[in-house]
Amino acid sequence: MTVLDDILTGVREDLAARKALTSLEELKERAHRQVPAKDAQALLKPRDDEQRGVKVIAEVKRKSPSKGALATIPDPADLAAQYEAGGASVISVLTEQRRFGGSLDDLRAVRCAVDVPVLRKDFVVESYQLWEARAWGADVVLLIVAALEQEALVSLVERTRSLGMTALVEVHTAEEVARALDAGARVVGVNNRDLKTLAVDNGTFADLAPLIPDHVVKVAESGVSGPRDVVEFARAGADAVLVGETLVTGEDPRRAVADLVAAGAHPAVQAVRP
Ligand SMILES: O=C(O)c1ccccc1NCC(=O)[C@H](O)[C@H](O)COP(=O)(O)O
Repeated sequence: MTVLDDILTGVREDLAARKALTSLEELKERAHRQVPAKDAQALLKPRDDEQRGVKVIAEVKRKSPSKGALATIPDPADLAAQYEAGGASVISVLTEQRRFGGSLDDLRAVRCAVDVPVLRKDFVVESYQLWEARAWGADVVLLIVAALEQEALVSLVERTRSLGMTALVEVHTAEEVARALDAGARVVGVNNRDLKTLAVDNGTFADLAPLIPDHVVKVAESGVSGPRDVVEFARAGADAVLVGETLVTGEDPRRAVADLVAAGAHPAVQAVRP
């Protein structure tokens, strides 16, 4: 059994417990009471050249299967506000509880604290979780190709869109890129971390980015340890980077985000971006 399989087993059990507590009808009512989702796709790939710098998606991440405990984060809203003040374009909130220590309450707290779009980062296997995401205020949801059959992926991309949210469709191989594009993904995240082995190889983004058409937003996920990595991913064609561990383990999250944003916006970096 791979790490991803193990995570998905726990996710399905927890999902069954939540479904027993809250009906889909109730969730739908809550989702319809939310203000409309913000357009993250336009923010991550603006048409205006002056705003072309690589965008930063900053993650609220307490622990992980690869590293164990990272940070206690007693106040995720405060952390998210610091990320936003540093220039983050989107805040990612891990809501999976068992392996990442997150929750939907974290998502709601962050949603209330920032103006930028908020990503529900979880292991989505059913549309119920998309309704949950919208009901708790998410603007973006992660869909991991490796966790889904193609039919389910297509239907979840469509449902995400019909709820006004953006799907960040995550891939790790050339075959998964083809599946993501086939499912109509407009924002594709290349995870440099292999979710089956947890090995991180930053060359993965550079290998797969040429397979993703220009009109699709390209996000480099995992493996950013500082501004140099942002420059490398920018050169390989990234529109955005998704960063967790480096930000939650550093001393000054606002400053750390600002440094990454500055690296991605530097004129020398812009000049060599594809
Ligand atoms: O982070 C893990 O160990 C992990 C293990 C299994 C599935 C997913 C995992 N992480 C989710 C992510 O994709 C990262 O949180 C995200 O890309 C940020 O990565 P990093 O900057 O390396 O914390």
